[in-house]
Amino acid sequence: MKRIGIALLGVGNVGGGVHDLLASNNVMAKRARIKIEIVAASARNLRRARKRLGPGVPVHADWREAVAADGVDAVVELIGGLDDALACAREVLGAGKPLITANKALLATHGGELLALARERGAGLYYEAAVAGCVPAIRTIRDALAGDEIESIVGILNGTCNYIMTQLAREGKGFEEALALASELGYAEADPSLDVDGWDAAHKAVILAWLAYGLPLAMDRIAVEGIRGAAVADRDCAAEFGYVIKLLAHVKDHGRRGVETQVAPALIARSHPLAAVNDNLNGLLVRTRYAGELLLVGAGAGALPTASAVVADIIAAARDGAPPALPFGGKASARHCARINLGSQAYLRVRVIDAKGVLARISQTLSAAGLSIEAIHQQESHSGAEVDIAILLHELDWAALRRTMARLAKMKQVVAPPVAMPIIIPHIKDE
Ligand SMILES: NC(=O)C1=CN([C@@H]2O[C@H](COP(=O)(O)OP(=O)(O)OC[C@H]3O[C@@H](n4cnc5c(N)ncnc54)[C@H](O)[C@@H]3O)[C@@H](O)[C@H]2O)C=CC1
Ligand SMILES: N[C@@H](CC=O)C(=O)O
Repeated sequence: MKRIGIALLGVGNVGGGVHDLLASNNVMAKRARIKIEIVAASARNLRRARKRLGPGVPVHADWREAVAADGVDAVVELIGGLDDALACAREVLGAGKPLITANKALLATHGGELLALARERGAGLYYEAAVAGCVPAIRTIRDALAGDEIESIVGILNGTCNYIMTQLAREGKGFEEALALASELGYAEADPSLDVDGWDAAHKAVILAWLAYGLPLAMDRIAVEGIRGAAVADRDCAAEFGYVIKLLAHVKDHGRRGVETQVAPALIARSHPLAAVNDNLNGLLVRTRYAGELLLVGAGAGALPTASAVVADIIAAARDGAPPALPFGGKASARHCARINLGSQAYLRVRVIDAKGVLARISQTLSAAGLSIEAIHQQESHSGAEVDIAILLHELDWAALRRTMARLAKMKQVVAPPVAMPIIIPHIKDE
């Protein structure tokens, strides 16, 4: 049986999960005829880590000591963040050793440099757990679809946001309460604003764009919006039209115009399988030229699901000897493009004081801007009360919609800034 000794850096949610998974009867590793041993670890809270790992594993306060310990064949970085994680990745890959990481912030920010270093030193860089937890998103895009062309990827890529939105919709919980629960369950980042402001999903989206199109990892080229503004009113109005709202990452090839990558709350038809991806699950809908559509779903956050992907990477590192690479070096023409039209249709909600003629005025303003209405829903109310008017718009120009929203906001009956969201997966209409 082959043996691989690892240094486990970080004994938090995922690091602790990796230990627990290895300590359990790890059938797959046995089947692969690989014995995985944690020979050293590093943690901030030494007492807690020693208790978790037991007396057999030396735990160091300084990650460098764990990396340099005898018998370390590969390093598993689960400390998160950028500073120490980057220094550690440089040191490990620079020494030609395999690095296994779940750190999407690190890859999205410094992945290009690290991959180049890994190639130069012949070291393996493994990062399956960095996108969508246990879902094999990386292997699918990089390996399984290497012979195809990816047209677009639509993904629910953040377990914390998906959990919060599910709690809000299904259990009627408040935002802060749901976020606290997500942290307790080990889903949220150490800094949960990365989750709720959309940055974690954005890190994952740029990694997918990197794999699918060979694009440079450039966080500043993508539009990012989180779920703090997700209002109960939108959930209810969207439901009236048969839609659900999810935080979606969207990577779309626009041919010569480039690749559009963005993260924003958006509507998807309730009849679509992605609409049923709730709680801490993640889901990716990958559209390809030859294979058609693939749907990948599984736990996107949580200690053991993520540990499952990390351990698979450790097994790959023990087996490979050769580093996994990107499917190709990148198209010479591959480039990011500016926001085009996230979703061809849009949802618009305008909160107004109910009065005769308001609806007609809103319709006229939209139509004067060339925005055509597919459906309108207005809550029951009485004159003088505040009420939401929700509108589905046909294929549109987003710049025109934004200008129109500014115009609507100035109407005296409009009591709050109008809200718009793209419709990423519309209903399939009968011909
Ligand atoms: N929690 C999840 O469901 C998932 C997390 N990830 C990623 O996995 C990584 C770890 O995440 P979690 O385990 O949730 O975080 P965590 O905060 O629970 O654990 C990180 C641990 O590393 C320790 N640490 C921080 N800096 C250190 C240093 N310099 N030396 C030694 N120990 C240090 C912290 O004290 C903490 O115990 C992050 O990059 C995260 O983005 C990826 C997929 C899912
Ligand atoms: N905080 C992340 C953890 C997994 O990547 C999430 O909620 O998705």
